[in-house]
Amino acid sequence: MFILVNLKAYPCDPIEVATAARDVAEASGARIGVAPQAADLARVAETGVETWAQHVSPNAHGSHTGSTLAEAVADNGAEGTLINHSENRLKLADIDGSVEAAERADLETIVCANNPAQVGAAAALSPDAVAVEPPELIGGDVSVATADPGIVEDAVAAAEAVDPAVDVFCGAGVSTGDDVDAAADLGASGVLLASGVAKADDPAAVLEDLVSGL
Ligand SMILES: O=C(CO)COP(=O)(O)O
Repeated sequence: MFILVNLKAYPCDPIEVATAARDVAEASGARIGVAPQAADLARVAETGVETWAQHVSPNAHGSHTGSTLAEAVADNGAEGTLINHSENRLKLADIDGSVEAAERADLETIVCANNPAQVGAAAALSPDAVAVEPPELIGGDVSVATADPGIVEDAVAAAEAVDPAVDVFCGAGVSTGDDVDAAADLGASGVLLASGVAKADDPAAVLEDLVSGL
C-alpha cells in the first residue's frame, strides 16, 4: 500500500511532516509520499522523503504565466504528481495534457476522480494510478472505506475494465491503520489522505499508526 499525504494548503510545517514521513517509511519499510505546496517541493525533497506535486499544468515551457510546469516540479525533487484533485478540477482535455506533461518529465501520475464513472474515464488516459475520493467525505472523520465501501470496489472494477495496469487508490477521511487495512481489503493499492496528518498534533504518531498493519 502506498500512503500519500497531501498537505493541501493546510498551515502545517511541511518539513516536520516530511521528516516524520521519511523516518516512519524507513523504519517500517512502507512506501509513504508527501505532496506539499509547489513552493515547498525542493525543501521537502531535501529531507529525503518521496515527494509529490499536488498538480501540474498541461503546458510545456513557454508563455504560460502562473503555470506549474511538470519539468519544474521534477527539477525541484518531485517524483510524482496528483492531477485533477477534487479541489483543483480540470477539463478532460487538460487532464489528458497534464498526464502527458507529467510523463514527459518522468513523473508518476495519480488522476483523482469523484466516483467510479470518472475513474473509468481517468483510467482511459493511462495514468499510473487513479484515486477515487468522494467529495462529501473529504475532510471528514469517517474513512471512505467504512462510509462507502461499494464506491471503492466499484472504482477498482471500473479501472480494471478499462486498463488493468492502472492502480486504484482511495481517499477521504483516512486517518488510521485500520482505515488503510480496510482500503486494501477492498482492492485499493494505496490511500490519499490529508487532514488526518496535516492537522494532527503529532503527525509522526499518526503515520506510525497508518503503517501499523502493513
Ligand atoms: O483530499 C484528500 C487527499 O487528497 C483527502 O483529504 P482528507 O484526508 O482530509 O479527507
